[in-house]
Amino acid sequence: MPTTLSNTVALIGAPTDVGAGARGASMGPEALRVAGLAEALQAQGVRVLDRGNLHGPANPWQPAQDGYRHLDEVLAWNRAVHEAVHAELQQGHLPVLLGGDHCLAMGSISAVARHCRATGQTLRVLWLDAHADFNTSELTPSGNLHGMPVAVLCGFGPQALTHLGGTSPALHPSQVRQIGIRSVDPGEKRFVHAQRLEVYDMRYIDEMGMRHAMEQALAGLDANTHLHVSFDVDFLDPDIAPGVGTTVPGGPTYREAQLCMEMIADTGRLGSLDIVELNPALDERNRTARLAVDLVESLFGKSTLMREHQVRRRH
Ligand SMILES: NC(=[NH2+])NCCC[C@H](N)C(=O)O
Ligand SMILES: [Mn+2]
Ligand SMILES: [Mn+2]
Repeated sequence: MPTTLSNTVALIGAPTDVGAGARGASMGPEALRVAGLAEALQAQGVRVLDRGNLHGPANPWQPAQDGYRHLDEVLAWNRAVHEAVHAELQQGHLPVLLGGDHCLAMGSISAVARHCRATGQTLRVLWLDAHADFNTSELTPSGNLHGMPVAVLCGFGPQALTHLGGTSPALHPSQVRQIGIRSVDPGEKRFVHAQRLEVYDMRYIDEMGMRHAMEQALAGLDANTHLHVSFDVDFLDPDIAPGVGTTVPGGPTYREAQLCMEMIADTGRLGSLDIVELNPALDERNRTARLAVDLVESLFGKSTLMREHQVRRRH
């Protein structure tokens, strides 16, 4: 039983931190390569094409203007990401975006949405994160665009960004499931509620367990579903994953994160992935990058026993 929609993965590096509040996520792609991402995927029987890194403007490190920091630079990087991700999907490959900060999900997910519209597939997005990333220029406390990608993808934001993949919004809020959330700004909280985002926050995971949360988040997938996973490394508890710019205590443990990845693999519907917000400048001897690689192996089907055996056991 295949674990993913394509057996060929294309690694696309986007070395920038233009959307973040701390410098250093620009070093994420290289840290993931050094931690053995390609080799780990190959060990799962995947063909890996490393496309190298995209190019874009430097981080000007300026204060926010009209509620956004670095809007022009964020737009330039996301245009590059959009085209690169879309080109891989058209070739039947599974794009893995190596961030970079989480603003880059605007480019990658808009490309996936455009591809799904053209092929008639249903898109479901799993947003693994400590944050909802659902701010707008009116709601944001920071102006950092990595706190806004979900809102932009749902059509709330500057037109240049909301129209990256065409004139209609990339996503309807009902296509998104957020997991691991534990930090939402006050105005953002009201907006999450108003748009009825489906959020499995840490309290839900504490009370119901990761297994139940994932069963809910993955409910309704079928043979026509393209599953996109947007993995913000700050999803993980900072005790095990210190190498991120915006740590929030109280995240999923190693075991909970593994189960989350394994249950996604079991669906067999993974079609694209972002690995974002890894910040090597804040890491300890690349341990967070190695943990991310370890989890991505599970996402691509690594398991202790034969997967068929485990799937049967769960039912
Ligand atoms: N992708 C992230 N790490 N996002 C953090 C966002 C933090 C905060 N909510 C903000 O908007 O500034
Ligand atoms: Mn986050
Ligand atoms: Mn995020």
